[in-house]
Amino acid sequence: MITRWFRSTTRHDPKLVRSAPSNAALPGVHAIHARGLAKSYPEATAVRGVDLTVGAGETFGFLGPNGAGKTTTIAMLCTLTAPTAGSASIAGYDVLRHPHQVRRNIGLVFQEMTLDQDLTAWENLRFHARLYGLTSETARDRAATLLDLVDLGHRRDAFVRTYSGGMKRRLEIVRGLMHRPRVLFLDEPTLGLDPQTRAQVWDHLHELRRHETITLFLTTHYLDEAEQCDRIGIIDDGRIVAEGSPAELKSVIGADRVELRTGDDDSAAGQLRAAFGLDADRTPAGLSVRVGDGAAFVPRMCARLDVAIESVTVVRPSLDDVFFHYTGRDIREESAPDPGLGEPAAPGSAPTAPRVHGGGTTPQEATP
Ligand SMILES: Nc1ncnc2c1ncn2[C@@H]1O[C@H](COP(=O)(O)OP(=O)(O)OP(=O)(O)O)[C@@H](O)[C@H]1O
Repeated sequence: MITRWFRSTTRHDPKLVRSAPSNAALPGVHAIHARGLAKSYPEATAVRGVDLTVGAGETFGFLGPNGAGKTTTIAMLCTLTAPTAGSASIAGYDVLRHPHQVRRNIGLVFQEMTLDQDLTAWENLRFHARLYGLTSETARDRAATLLDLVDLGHRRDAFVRTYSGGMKRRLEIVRGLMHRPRVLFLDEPTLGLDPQTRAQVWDHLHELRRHETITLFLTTHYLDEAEQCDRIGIIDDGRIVAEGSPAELKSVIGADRVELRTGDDDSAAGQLRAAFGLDADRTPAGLSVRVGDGAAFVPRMCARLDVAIESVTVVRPSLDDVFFHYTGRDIREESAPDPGLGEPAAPGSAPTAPRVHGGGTTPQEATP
């Protein structure tokens, strides 16, 4: 949680009250650049040397379980806490040597709600605009454009306390963009929202990206959210263990999983070994085998197996498989349930599609 830091660090900083930056990309300058970034506390090491380069206009996701070091990394990049080792720059400005320029170039959406609920949306935005030295006219125009983009234009003069959780999130994103930052940091932007509202927030983020030249850096432990990013860094125990586009990361797993339930799983497992050289894993639902192309394998398998096949499912590699591959753990088991944000998930609804791990971290060689 970085809310308190922000309040004490930026709200009364007179150097922030300057003209807002143009958010045109600086040629040859990375939006975010970090080398060996680390943060240690006397009682714990939160971040253990992060190397990171994010290009202008990219959406970069930091995926990791609770306590992995995501918030601490954002806090260092946003000048809210000083690194104990390494360096980082935003839009070419070093976070330690040029903190004021860094703050003028970033927007920040916190995990916690930081809107004033007893003000209207417009009053919240006007307050933020004043902090960043926007003229009244610029603030009014900017607020109108952004509120329309996230479908809140009609609620501009309503008190924030009357907003739903999803509307508050959208308003916080608008507020983070008011001063035209080059980089918008979002710490778990949809935490606690139900799946439908999360999808809406993402639709609006994509819409905003179409209109704004902006780099998005977000932390998440939702796999479907990470899928929406151009690139992902998987962080575990303070280290980036893998980095790439979702497709690149999943290609490391390299194999589909075919899950089947039969009338006689022992016999089916023996036949899979004899006919295809495949060792099937036992799962609560039946059997699971790794094959290169699951869709092509299924008809061949059905033709060869001499048992009643009750169900077959082909599961493509997921980012959860990738996380498991690199850490040996399941991100879902690592991440604690989220606190609600006003729109709790419907009873029984899962945040993302369910998955079952195979027997190990290394895909089996298949010779179908
Ligand atoms: N001020 C602090 N003092 C001591 N330890 C801290 C402090 N801030 C964070 N930590 C520890 O550093 C580790 C990383 O915390 P951090 O909040 O960055 O993780 P996170 O990935 O953002 O987790 P979450 O998703 O729960 O917010 C945790 O073990 C946390 O307890």
